[in-house]
Amino acid sequence: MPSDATIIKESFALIEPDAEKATAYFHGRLFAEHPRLRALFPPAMDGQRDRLLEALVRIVWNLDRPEALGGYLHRLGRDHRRLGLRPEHYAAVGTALIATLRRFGGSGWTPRIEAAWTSAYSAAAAAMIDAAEADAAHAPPWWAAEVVAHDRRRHDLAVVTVRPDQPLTFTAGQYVTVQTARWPRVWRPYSVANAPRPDGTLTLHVRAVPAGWVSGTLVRYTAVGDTLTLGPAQGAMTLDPASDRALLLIAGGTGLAPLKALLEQAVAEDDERPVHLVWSVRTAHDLYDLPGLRAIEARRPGLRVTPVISDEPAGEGEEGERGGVSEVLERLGGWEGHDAYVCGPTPMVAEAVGALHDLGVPPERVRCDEADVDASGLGLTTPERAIAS
Ligand SMILES: NC(=O)C1=CN([C@@H]2O[C@H](COP(=O)(O)OP(=O)(O)OC[C@H]3O[C@@H](n4cnc5c(N)ncnc54)[C@H](O)[C@@H]3O)[C@@H](O)[C@H]2O)C=CC1
Repeated sequence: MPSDATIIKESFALIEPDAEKATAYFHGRLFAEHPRLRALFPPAMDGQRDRLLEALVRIVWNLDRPEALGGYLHRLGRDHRRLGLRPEHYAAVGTALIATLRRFGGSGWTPRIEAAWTSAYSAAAAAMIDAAEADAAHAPPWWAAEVVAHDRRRHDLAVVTVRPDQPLTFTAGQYVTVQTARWPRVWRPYSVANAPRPDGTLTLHVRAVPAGWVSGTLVRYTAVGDTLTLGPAQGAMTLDPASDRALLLIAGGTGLAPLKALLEQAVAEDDERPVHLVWSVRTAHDLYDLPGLRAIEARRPGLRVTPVISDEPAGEGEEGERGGVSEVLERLGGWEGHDAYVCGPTPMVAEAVGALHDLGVPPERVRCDEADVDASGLGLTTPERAIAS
C-alpha cells in the first residue's frame, strides 16, 4: 500500500498543470470565507500566489524527509508571528486548501487522497503552531526599529542603520524582513551587513529597484528618527563553526551585505585564516562601500579585498580586476582549500558557483544565500528572495 507521502506526491501532479488557477481559487475562497484574513496580506497579491505554490511544493517533496520538513515548518511558524497569524487561521487555510485540491484534482481525486492531504496539512499546521508558541516564550513577533543613520551613498542606494527596541538576535550572514510605515504588510528581506554589535544596531544595504515599494521607500523616503518594523533573523548562510579553512567571499553589488557581515565576524573572532573578498560591481561608481572595506583590510593581516568591475574597461589608475566573475575567479586562482560564500544577483551567483566547481572547490564548501529559508508559508507571508524590491 502506498504511503501518504507517495499518495500526496502523485496527486499533486494532478493539480500542477492548473497551478496558477488553483492558487488564485485558493486565495479567492479563503478571503470569501474569512474576509478578515485579507488584512494579513499585502494590498497587491501579485507574487503571493507563487509563494503559496513554492511552499506547497517544498512541503510535498520533503514529506518523506522529516528532518528537513521539520526545520522548514519551524522557520515558517516562527516567521508567521510577525503577520499576526493565529492557530485558527491555519484551520481556515487548511479548509480552503483541501477545497482547492479537491476542485482541481478532477476525476483523479479520491477520498483516500483527500484523507492523506488532510492529515499531512494538520501535522504541518501543528508543527508551525508549536514553533510559533515556542518562539513566543522568548522573542517578540516583530521589532520596532528606529533609523539611527541613513547614508545615501548613491542616487539609488542607501546604507541604513536601525536600532531595534528590543534585542534582535542574529548570526552574521542572516537576513531580516523589513516593513515600512508607507507600505503596511509589504515585507522585504534585507541581509544584515554587520556582525552582531554591542549596541544591537543593524545595518542594511538597500538599492532602490525600479517600482520597488520597500526599497524605494528605504532609499528615498526614510530618514533618521523613522521607525521600521523588522521580522526575526533568518537564513543559513553563516560561517561553519567547525571549519578553519581560508574564506573566499564573492559578492555582487549589494549582495555585499551578508558577506561584509561574515568578514566582520571572521575579523572579530580573531582567527588568522586568510579571508579574500571578491566584490563584483558593474562600474567603478558602484563601489559604494570600498573605503570601509579598505579600512578593515588595513587593520587585519591576511584579509584581501578585490573589487571587480564587470561592465567598464580599466580606467587610468583604477584599482581592482576587470571582467565577469568566473574569469576573475579563474585568473586569481588557488581556491581549492577555501570555504566559499556567494551572494548577489541570481545569475551571478550561478556563474560563480559553476566557476568554483570547475576550479575544484567541492560543492559542500560552497554556500549561497538560500532561496528558500523564509519561503512563504502557504502564501501567508510576503518575503521575496529577490531581496531588493
Ligand atoms: N541588499 C541585500 O541585503 C542583498 C542583496 N542581494 C541581491 O544582490 C543583488 C544585488 O543587485 P545589484 O546591487 O543591483 O547588482 P548589480 O546588478 O549591480 O550586479 C552586481 C554584479 O553582478 C553581475 N551580474 C549581474 N547580472 C549578471 C548576470 N546575469 N550574469 C553574470 N553576472 C551578473 C554584474 O556584472 C555586477 O558585477 C540583488 O539581486 C539582490 O537581491 C542578496 C542578498 C542581500
